[in-house]
Amino acid sequence: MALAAAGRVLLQAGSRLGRREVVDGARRFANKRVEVEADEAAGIAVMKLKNPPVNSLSLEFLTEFLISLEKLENNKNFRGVILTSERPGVFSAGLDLMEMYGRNPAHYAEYWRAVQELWLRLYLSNMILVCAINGTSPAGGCLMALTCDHRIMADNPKYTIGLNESQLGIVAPFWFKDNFVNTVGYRTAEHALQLGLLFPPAEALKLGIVDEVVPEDQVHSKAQSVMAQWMAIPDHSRQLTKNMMRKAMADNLIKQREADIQNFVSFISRDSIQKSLHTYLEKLKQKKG
Ligand SMILES: CCCC/C=C/CC(=O)SCCNC(=O)CCNC(=O)[C@H](O)C(C)(C)COP(=O)(O)OP(=O)(O)OC[C@H]1O[C@@H](n2cnc3c(N)ncnc32)[C@H](O)[C@@H]1OP(=O)(O)O
Repeated sequence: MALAAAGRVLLQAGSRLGRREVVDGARRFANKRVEVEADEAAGIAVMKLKNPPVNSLSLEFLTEFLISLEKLENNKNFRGVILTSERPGVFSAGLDLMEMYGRNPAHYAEYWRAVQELWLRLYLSNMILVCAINGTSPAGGCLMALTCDHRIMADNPKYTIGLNESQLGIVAPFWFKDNFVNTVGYRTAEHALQLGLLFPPAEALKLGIVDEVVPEDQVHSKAQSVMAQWMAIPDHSRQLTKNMMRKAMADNLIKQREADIQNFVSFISRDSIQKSLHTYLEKLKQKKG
């Protein structure tokens, strides 16, 4: 219920967004920050994250992304989505630090609800989600990938993936941790989370963070062929199996959703945490100069 209600709010917020065109028989609809190439005949859509410069998950991005996803979910012809970045090099820089720094508690609460919604919608999606990770993917970017059914990463040692929150002086929430533990196992997760490790593709593959590593120019074609394999499985049995595997973990967040928002607001509002974020943002700036 809570999930549906929050989704409706987001849908209303974005009802004015979006433009459509038809290209090569595939429908393309785009808002500012998400581009969707939707091939209704094939039942597959490619969702490209397009929030320059680094695809950070800002509130506006989350709103637009959720609206696009809902459009696909509501059209029963779509069975699979390939998630990728419009900007090769960076899949997503994760949560938008500017949404968590120097704002007021009401903003933090609104932002966190949208982050929860993104995770719940992706994690519980009935569609097949294949992630084509064509760039670096820290923290929230990694979490987005972890919600997918299959992850393919470009073989470029410059790209990394993982949950690096502790390096920022913040803590990955329990549902980030649960999703990670269920993917890589307890010991690996404990080690990687405490140190805030980011892994290059070969190591990410060894640990099971991603399922395949392929040459950079083959990420998209590989995603298409993996999607074809998954689509050969009857939807009803695949969906029931997915739900059986995932429902308990999602329910755990749904049940504690309001408390999780309050925890986030009080944690992120602390002076010490704001200071850590400030230091990290300064480091990002210095790296450039
Ligand atoms: C209870 C609390 C739990 C909260 C959970 C949080 C989970 C998260 O997702 S926290 C976010 C973690 N993300 C990161 O640590 C990534 C930080 N960014 C980078 O490491 C790099 O930007 C990059 C490797 C992704 C890309 O490097 P590149 O050289 O291409 O670009 P930059 O010059 O570093 O950045 C360009 C521009 O973008 C700003 N920026 C980068 N990341 C973020 C971000 N996550 N949120 C907001 N803004 C970001 C960066 O500061 C630059 O801005 P300016 O051009 O204005 O200097």
